[in-house]
Amino acid sequence: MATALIKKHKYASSAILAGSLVSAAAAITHYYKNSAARSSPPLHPLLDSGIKKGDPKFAGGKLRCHCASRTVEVTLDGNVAHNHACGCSKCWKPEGALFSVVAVIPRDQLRVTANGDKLFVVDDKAAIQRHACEECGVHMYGRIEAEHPFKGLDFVHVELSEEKGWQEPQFAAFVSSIIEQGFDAGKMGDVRAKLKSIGLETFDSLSPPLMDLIASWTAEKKA
Ligand SMILES: N[C@@H](CCC(=O)N[C@@H](CS)C(=O)NCC(=O)O)C(=O)O
Ligand SMILES: [Zn+2]
Ligand SMILES: [Zn+2]
Repeated sequence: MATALIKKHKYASSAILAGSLVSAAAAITHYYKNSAARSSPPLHPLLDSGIKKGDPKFAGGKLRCHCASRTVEVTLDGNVAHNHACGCSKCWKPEGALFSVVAVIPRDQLRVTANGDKLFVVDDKAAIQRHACEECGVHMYGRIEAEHPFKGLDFVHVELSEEKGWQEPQFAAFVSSIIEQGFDAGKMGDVRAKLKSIGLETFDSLSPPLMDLIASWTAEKKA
C-alpha cells in the first residue's frame, strides 16, 4: 500500500525516501569544489550568517512548500519550541545544506490549510511520520502516532515561513550523522567549530535535557 502510494508520486522515487541524503550529497559536493567553503561548511541558510533571535511573543504563522502552484500550506497557531539543527539523514534539509533546522509544536496547534491532498508519508515505518509534498519533496510536518515520549508534538521547519519571530535554533543534534551521508569525518572539526561559533552546542544525539526526558519516559514505562 505504502509502496503503491509512493510510486504514483512524481517526486517519490528512491530519492525522496532518502531525500535528505540527496541534499546532503549536494552540500558535500559544494564543500569540496569550493575551496573558500572548506573552513566554512554550508550548515544551513538560517545558520550560515549567524543566528537571528526569535520573538518570545510571536504567535505563529504559515509554512508553505516550494511549489509555485497548488502550494501546500500549514498553519501553526503558536511559536515553536526546541528548535535545533539536526544532522540526521531523515530530517528534510534545503538543497546544499548539511543540516536540517527542525522544531516542535503541539499537534493541536497545527492545521493543513491548503492542498493537503499533495502530502504523503515518506516512511511509514519511522517513529516520526514525515508528511512531504509529492511535487517538491519538502517535508511539511512530522507526526508521531506510536507510543513515544514526544507523541503529541509535531516536527516542523520554520524556514518554510515568511513570517519573522520563530524561536531561533538552540543546539545542534545528531552532528556525527552527517558522516553517514558521506561527509568526511576528518572535516568534522570545521563543522563543530562553526556550530560553536554561532552559539550552538553540538551533540551526537539530542540535547541532554531532551535525552533525560526520553530516559525518564522509558524508566516510567518499565516501572
Ligand atoms: N544516524 C541516524 C539517526 C537517525 C535518528 O535517530 N534521528 C532522530 C532525530 S530526527 C530521530 O528521532 N529519528 C526518529 C525518526 O526519524 O522517526 C541517521 O542519520 O539516519
Ligand atoms: Zn510542494
Ligand atoms: Zn533529524
